[in-house]
Amino acid sequence: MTKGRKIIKVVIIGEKSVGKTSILRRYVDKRFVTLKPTIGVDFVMVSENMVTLQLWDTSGQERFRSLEISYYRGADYCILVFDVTNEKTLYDLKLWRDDFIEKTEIRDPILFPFIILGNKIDDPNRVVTEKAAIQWCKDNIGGNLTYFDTSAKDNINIEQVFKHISNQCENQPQSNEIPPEQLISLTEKKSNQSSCC
Ligand SMILES: Nc1nc2c(ncn2[C@@H]2O[C@H](COP(=O)(O)OP(=O)(O)OP(=O)(O)O)[C@@H](O)[C@H]2O)c(=O)[nH]1
Repeated sequence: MTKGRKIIKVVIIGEKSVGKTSILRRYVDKRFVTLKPTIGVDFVMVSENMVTLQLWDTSGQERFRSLEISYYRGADYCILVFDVTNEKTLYDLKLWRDDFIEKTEIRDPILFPFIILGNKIDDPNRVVTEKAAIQWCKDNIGGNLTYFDTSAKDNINIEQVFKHISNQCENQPQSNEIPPEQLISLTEKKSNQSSCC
């Protein structure tokens, strides 16, 4: 029975090797495997209650950047991933976000839901703390953001990211309501706030 089921397009972007494909594979296949770099674009469909998530994975490598317009088009959510062991991958998120907004021609970027993932928190070489990442995102990205620390390797917060998206989409009927500006981390999060669909 598919009546009432919403299909939500989610794109996952960020620098190469930050763990985008590993996060998706962890969520979809429930395992962590060694992966080859993504070639171009790939997508999977996953059902979460009354929502079907269409998850689009892309390569962080420069030579595939021209594919992005069709990949981004019609996105309901954008997941921006960085690697907590590599500060530059956090700073590059601003470029990824600006590029996404430009290519999708989003009318009001402040309202568009971005989810930031600080991945590889299992790695002892972590250099970006959760607090620092949230502050940097507040100062440099702003708008409708949610932050999660994640590890695809140790399966930390991966399921929660996608549950967060599907819960928001289930709980909110399609509307033009203006959501409150926000930036919340998983640990700070107290209730469903955010916008979508
Ligand atoms: N320690 C640790 N390593 C990870 C984690 N997630 C991914 N990796 C490793 O990081 C490397 C890159 O992972 P990918 O998932 O291929 O990264 P990607 O962002 O999809 O890379 P591109 O396809 O090149 O854009 C691999 O060696 C993974 O095993 C994690 O949570 N912890």
